[in-house]
Amino acid sequence: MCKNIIPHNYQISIEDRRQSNQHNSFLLWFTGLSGSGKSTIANVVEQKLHQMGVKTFTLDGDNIRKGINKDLTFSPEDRTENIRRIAEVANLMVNAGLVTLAAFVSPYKKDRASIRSIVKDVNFVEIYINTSVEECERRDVKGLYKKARAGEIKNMTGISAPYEAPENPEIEINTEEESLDVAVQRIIDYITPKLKLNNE
Ligand SMILES: Nc1ncnc2c1ncn2[C@@H]1O[C@H](COP(=O)(O)OS(=O)(=O)O)[C@@H](OP(=O)(O)O)[C@H]1O
Ligand SMILES: Nc1ncnc2c1ncn2[C@@H]1O[C@H](COP(=O)(O)OP(=O)(O)O)[C@@H](O)[C@H]1O
Repeated sequence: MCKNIIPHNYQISIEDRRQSNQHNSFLLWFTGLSGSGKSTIANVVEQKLHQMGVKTFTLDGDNIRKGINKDLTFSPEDRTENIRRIAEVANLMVNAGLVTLAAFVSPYKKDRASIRSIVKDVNFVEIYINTSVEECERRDVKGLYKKARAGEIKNMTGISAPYEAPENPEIEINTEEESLDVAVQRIIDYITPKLKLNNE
């Protein structure tokens, strides 16, 4: 399909963009069950980075599943396609020099491995928000677990669809043991050295 597509060589490189921003660019990928705390934590991390003068952008369900991916369902195939498209968009953002945050359930190991290869290992920080399904169900932020138990949602992750936990994430947060502030600080501490340009 891509046979006759020959990429154009642009003169401004990712390194040029990083230099003008005065920081590195990479992807912070938050994965975990619905209600685990992905959006809450990503939001505060982004605010902190913004205050530090870092150029950021967050991809989440609101700007993706209601927009570019509004044709996709929660079937296994569509979840894979959802994550593939998001990874490609995130890669463009990293190439544009942004610290990109993405908060998606992303339940399949193979899909998360593909993101890592699309954006490259060095640019990928997998953050596993490890909150038990019991706690997510207790929170039931959006009432989805109740609907799943009532059979109104067929393939709810953690209830009637699988979640394959990461084995070696760069960062793992357990929100039942760690406060929001502590979790955010741990992420900021991990990424601060990564923000430094290679020539500094
Ligand atoms: N069946 C089912 N399973 C899981 N989640 C569901 C489902 N149906 C709707 N929702 C809501 O959609 C959000 C998950 O979308 P994602 O794009 O992150 O999912 S996935 O990565 O493609 O699996 C998820 O958002 P978060 O709660 O922010 O995680 C849910 O609110
Ligand atoms: N330590 C914590 N970190 C993050 N969220 C927490 C924590 N403790 C409780 N919560 C609550 O859990 C819920 C997580 O919801 P949300 O961030 O929307 O999850 P997700 O984006 O994974 O679906 C919020 O209501 C949040 O206030």
